[in-house]
Amino acid sequence: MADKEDPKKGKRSKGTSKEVCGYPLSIFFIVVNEFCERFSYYGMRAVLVLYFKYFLRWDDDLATSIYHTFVALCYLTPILGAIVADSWLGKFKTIIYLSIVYAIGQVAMAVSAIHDITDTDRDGTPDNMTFHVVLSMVGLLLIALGTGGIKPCVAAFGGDQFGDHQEKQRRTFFSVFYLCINGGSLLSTIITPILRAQNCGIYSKQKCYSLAFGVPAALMMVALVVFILGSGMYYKAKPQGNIMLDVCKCIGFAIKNRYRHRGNQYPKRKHWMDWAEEKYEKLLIAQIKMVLKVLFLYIPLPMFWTLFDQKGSRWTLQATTMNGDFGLLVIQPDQMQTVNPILILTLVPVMDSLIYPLIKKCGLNFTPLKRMTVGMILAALAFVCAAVVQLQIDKTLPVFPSASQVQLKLLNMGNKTVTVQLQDNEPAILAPAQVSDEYFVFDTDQITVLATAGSTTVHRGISFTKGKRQKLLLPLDLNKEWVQIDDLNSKPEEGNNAIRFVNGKNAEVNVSSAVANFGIIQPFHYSNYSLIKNGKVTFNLQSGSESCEYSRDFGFGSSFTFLIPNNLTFGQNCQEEITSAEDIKPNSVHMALQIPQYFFITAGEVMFSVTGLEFSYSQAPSNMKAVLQAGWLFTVAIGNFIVLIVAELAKLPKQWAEYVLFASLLVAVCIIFSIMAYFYTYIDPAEIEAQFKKVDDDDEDDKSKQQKAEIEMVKRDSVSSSEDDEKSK
Ligand SMILES: CC(C)C[C@H](NC(=O)[C@@H](N)Cc1ccccc1)C(=O)O
Repeated sequence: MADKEDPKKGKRSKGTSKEVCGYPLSIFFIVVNEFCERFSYYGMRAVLVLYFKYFLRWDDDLATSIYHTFVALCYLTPILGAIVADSWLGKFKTIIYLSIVYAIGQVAMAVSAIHDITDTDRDGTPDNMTFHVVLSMVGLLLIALGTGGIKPCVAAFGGDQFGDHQEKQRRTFFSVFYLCINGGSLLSTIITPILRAQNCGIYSKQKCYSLAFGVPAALMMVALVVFILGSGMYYKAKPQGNIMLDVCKCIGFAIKNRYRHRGNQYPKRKHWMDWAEEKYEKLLIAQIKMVLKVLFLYIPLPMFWTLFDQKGSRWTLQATTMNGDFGLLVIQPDQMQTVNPILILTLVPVMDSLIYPLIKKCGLNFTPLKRMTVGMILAALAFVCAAVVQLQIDKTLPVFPSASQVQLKLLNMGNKTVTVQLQDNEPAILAPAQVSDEYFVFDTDQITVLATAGSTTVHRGISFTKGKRQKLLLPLDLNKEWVQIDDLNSKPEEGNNAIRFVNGKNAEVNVSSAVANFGIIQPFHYSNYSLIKNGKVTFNLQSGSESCEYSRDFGFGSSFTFLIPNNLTFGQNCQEEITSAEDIKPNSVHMALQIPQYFFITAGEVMFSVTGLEFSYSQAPSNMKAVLQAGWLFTVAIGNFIVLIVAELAKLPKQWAEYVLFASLLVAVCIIFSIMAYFYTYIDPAEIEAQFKKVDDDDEDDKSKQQKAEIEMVKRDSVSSSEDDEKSK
């Protein structure tokens, strides 16, 4: 049976009787639970911004803000979880109850993403968006409470399973624990974007966000079941009382007492916490001093997380404007986040077994605080890389018309060359079935057009819509109707290509393909846009009994108008005869260019986060390790709030400028941190605690000696008095 002594006494030689290779068997359940839970959390998080943008139809800024508010909440709730576990339910029950809350939240997210629920007119879009927004917000709140609440409990619960003689195994457990976090998140960030990209639905097929949230919900249930399965094997320490409350009370008393004794007549004390000596034990005061020293050092840290957590928001949105074709496989924008756990799984062992020992061999003292400083610099560098990539992307993005402008392209549907003069511009010459290469830009919506084809000249004043890109279709006979059509005013979403056909023939043409159907297009008319994924597509054109094929390779995020010319001869294929107008160029900046920024941010994470966790643990007094873990996670929460504040306040028109701003802020904070770190002296909490315990023991010894002496005296007195009595008798 497990050796279940009270942990307050600190004398537990073993966590459980069943051991495998020196490790308690119960650890297996905890590690698998963490793997599944992180799969659930990161899987859901990976598609969250895209769900906000494409399902709930929020703009980039709102999507980013709600994303970071959610992440911040996830790191605020650990304090709540730690209080509940320590003072009331204990870690085991807290993990069980909050995991149930967590799983309900994940199910709510999955249900909120089923578009069919409110799609009464069955057109593929939800009709009651409020239902989806409210349900997903409730889901996110439950998830934040669940994931954050159990976070400080699971790791500490794992640590509790080890006895005092298993120090080495406990350390290995924490490394395996971090690798499990990244193993679970790696798998989920690969899988959920694939699930999201599928089409599903009852009435209409739409992107399958419900499945992308449903699988994480299932994994959370698996995590809960696995955790319960290990129940009989765990060492379950009883709640130790709320140490956070004791700390707050002690600090409060010290402040009050200091204020009461503010006059000159009262001698100064070495530290303001010493003003609590009248009421609290010296050991507790010393422990609080250690914690406060570390918490003070934490002040600049949130800025690191501000940059770190933008991987899931801004960087994912950046990837949507890039080319994800890696030859053998095509990467979805949200799948780029997998680079982080892949690099973690390789960098942690490389750093631990190669880089750090090498630095040590060179005689350099690479202290934890120095590592964290370097981690910050690396994160800033990552954002400089992101800014450079953004500049490249911006160069390739189309310039859409401002609210007061009109952009116009000409398309000649006829079989004669047409000369067109728009306003005072140079005349444009369009061969038969030709489209003008670039858009003409006008600051007016009333445009005079003078068109000549052969002996026919037509002069018209045409009214266009401001703020839009449009096309003017010039017919075979210029005296007939000139068709105006709207082009796309933004890049097609999610890396799709927007395709449409214009029929310049005198007869109806039916255009179809395996991936999209354009239907029958009337003579001198046009089809609607269809969204097509990247890759090769073959279109089938049919007019009466004649047909031909036209194939085309598409990249990401382009828009094309294909013109079926008036004189098209339907042969086996009409490859050479179809005219294409590239209205929006495909994304040309490759997603691989994001790898350097991922490399720097992950190297930064290893130096900053892994070291920081270790530092927080090693510098915390024995009974406040959980307090400092919650404090550490609190810096992540603040970091996410800073993203909201800076992005809101700065409101920079250019994304690259925002990246540079964040990089500069981190460098500034890093300088402050390195100064603070310079003055920090490392401590060994156990040694300090031992000193206080020794003083107490000595005091105890003195007390017991005195008591013994008093007893002796009493004994002697009673002996002498009885002797006297005897004598008197
Ligand atoms: C650093 C976190 C506060 C702690 C840790 N996160 C990680 O280890 C990340 N590298 C995981 C990850 C995976 C995929 C995309 C982004 C981040 C944790 O979650 O406990």
